[in-house]
Amino acid sequence: MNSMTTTSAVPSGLPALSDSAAYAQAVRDARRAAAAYYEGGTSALDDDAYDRLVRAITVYETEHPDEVLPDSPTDKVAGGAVEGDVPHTVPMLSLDNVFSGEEFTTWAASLERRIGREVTSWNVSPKLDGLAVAARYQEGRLTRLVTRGDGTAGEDVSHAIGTVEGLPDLLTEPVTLEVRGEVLMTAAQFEYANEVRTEHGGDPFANPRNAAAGTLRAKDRAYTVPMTFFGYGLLPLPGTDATLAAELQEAAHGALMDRAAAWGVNTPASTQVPGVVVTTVEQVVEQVERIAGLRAELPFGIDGIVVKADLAADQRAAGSGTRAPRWAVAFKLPAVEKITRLLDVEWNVGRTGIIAPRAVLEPVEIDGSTVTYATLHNPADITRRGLLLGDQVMVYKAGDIIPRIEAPVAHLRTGDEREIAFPAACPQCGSGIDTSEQRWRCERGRNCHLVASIAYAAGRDQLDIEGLGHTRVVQLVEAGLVTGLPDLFDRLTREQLLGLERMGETSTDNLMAALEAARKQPLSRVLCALGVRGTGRSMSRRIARYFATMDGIRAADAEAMQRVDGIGAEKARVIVAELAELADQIDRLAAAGLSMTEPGATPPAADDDPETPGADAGPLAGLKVVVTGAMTGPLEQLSRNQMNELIERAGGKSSGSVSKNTSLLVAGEGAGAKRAKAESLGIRLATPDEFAVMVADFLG
Ligand SMILES: NC(=O)c1ccc[n+]([C@@H]2O[C@H](COP(=O)([O-])OP(=O)(O)OC[C@H]3O[C@@H](n4cnc5c(N)ncnc54)[C@H](O)[C@@H]3O)[C@@H](O)[C@H]2O)c1
Ligand SMILES: [Zn+2]
Repeated sequence: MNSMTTTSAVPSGLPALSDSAAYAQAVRDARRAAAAYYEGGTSALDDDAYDRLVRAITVYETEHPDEVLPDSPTDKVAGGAVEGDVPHTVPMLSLDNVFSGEEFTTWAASLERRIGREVTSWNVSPKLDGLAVAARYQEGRLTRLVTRGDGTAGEDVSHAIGTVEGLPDLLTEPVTLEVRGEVLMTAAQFEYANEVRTEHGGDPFANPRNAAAGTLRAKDRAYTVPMTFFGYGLLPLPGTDATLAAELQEAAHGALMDRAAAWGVNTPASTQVPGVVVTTVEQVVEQVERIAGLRAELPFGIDGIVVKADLAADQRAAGSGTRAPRWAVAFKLPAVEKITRLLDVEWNVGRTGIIAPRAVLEPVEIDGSTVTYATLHNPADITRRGLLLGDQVMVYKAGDIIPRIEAPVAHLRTGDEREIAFPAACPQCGSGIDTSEQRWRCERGRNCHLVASIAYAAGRDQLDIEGLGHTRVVQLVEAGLVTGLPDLFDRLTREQLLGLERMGETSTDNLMAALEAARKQPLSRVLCALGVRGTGRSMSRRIARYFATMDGIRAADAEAMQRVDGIGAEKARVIVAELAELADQIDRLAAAGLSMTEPGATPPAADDDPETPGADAGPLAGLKVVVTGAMTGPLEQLSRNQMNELIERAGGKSSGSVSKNTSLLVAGEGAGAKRAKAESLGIRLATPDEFAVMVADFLG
């Protein structure tokens, strides 16, 4: 993540433009891309490729100043590719870029030289990845919405009033002024938009930015999809009263943002990455790194961090160029979206027999790592997106998330693309495929991938059967000794084990002892070992704690299942169906003496409501706890899963990520981003030792 401040965001591999013909072609390409980009179509270029092209154009123009074409994108807002007919009172400009701490320092020094004094107040805020709009308020009422356009005039998009969250129809005071800011789609809004759009027969949008641009400009759609607004500027309009106008022109940027929020306008202050004011260049760089570190977990896209001279006097002294102000700069982050080629689709059979497609890509570098595969959720997903082999596709990847294909860039097709073949039989075992659900599944279900499901059941976080690793499971399955999980407990004999290769007396006795120990594992782990689709470790724990007994779980219908935190209607249906499918196995496991109760949990009362689950007493009752860093002292030996089990035994809820709902962060050595985030949210922290004291009664 820190490499961000060195060079990773600098577009690499500049294509040098050899002559004026190549230069003219580059200008045409850039204009076409920018027109598509700003008008909500899909550009042929990803941002990296576009930025490289513009840099090459800039280099050529510096070397051949007499050849600069009038429609060159280099000195224009929006690359000169869009127009509008509603004039702006003050131009809406773009921003210059820096790519590293050093570049920023140089930029800051040149700003200070220009204004002849040191800048002592810097405003640092996220660079929201949407599109700029000006929202005009007359006496507190939103009357007009205008895009940035070419910077001098924009397009009227007032039809979108009422569909943009964070941009109220009515401010809390009857003021006349213009609010400027970014309209974007959050990840959830983007998903919803594409769902609705494909339902209405449209192509999916390539990405959230593209979706926001397309949606904002579209008139008379049969459906509305919400977007979100974040304000980053306030200025007077012709009707603004003199006192307010003077205030808007004199106030520091940070103070204006506070006013905007007080009037009811959404600003970054409502997010994990509020704008902050700092005094030195070093502090700016620190803030940039803090925001960059939170990027992958933000519910909306950012493509950089904007740094502004906070004081109005500094801004006035610096002035603006034709394309960008001189008092603000964008600190660009590495692109998280790249266009690359879809080479192949693989079909992998998972533990539960789900046959999932996976895209094989021409390797592409995104956000610091090489991406070769991307998820495709299911066959319907491929059909819906109209993907073809050989397509250029937009791939998204940030932080640790699994890369995904957003959409094909359909107009880059050459005609050589081919249909994606769907499997006719299970690629693992050759059985038929159940295609009745969106996610296809081998007809043999979890028995298709017996080795994987048994090895999973024996794993450390499930039944924790020492000595039953992958190789041994293969051996047992191949010898025909195990055809399902229960065989381990009610069929497999000491003699059979001794008859296997590389199984002496000692390893056999050890394995028998480990199987015996597994019988005492709590219900939550037995449930997890069954590999019920839609449940993993934490969901299994929640179900087991909620119902307390296997009988309770099996008696639950889909409605009862939904009372467990985190289970929606669809998941509940799948879990109930899975449990019915597993009935024989569960009966056999119970008969073989595996534990079918969850220690410390009490069954829910007959008319239990979801807010008051029966068992939640204990020192952590009502607390949401997150663990990060290395555990020490009495907790040293505990895996993360065991820590989560401990938290839940003590009445708390465990979670993997810090949010404003987190009650406590257990921060061990080496705690990084989660600790920083908890501190910035004012969340209570505990060291592993302090935490061990809190839950002492539940240890061991
Ligand atoms: N893929 C393509 O074909 C293509 C084409 C054209 C442009 N682009 C991309 O667009 C970018 C340049 O576009 P641009 O000039 O529209 O924008 P910019 O990236 O230069 O930044 C200026 C914009 O940042 C926005 N912004 C977000 N948060 C802000 C904040 N807190 N304060 C102030 N402004 C804020 C505003 O909308 C402002 O207009 C480049 O990254 C380029 O790669 C891509
Ligand atoms: Zn199969």
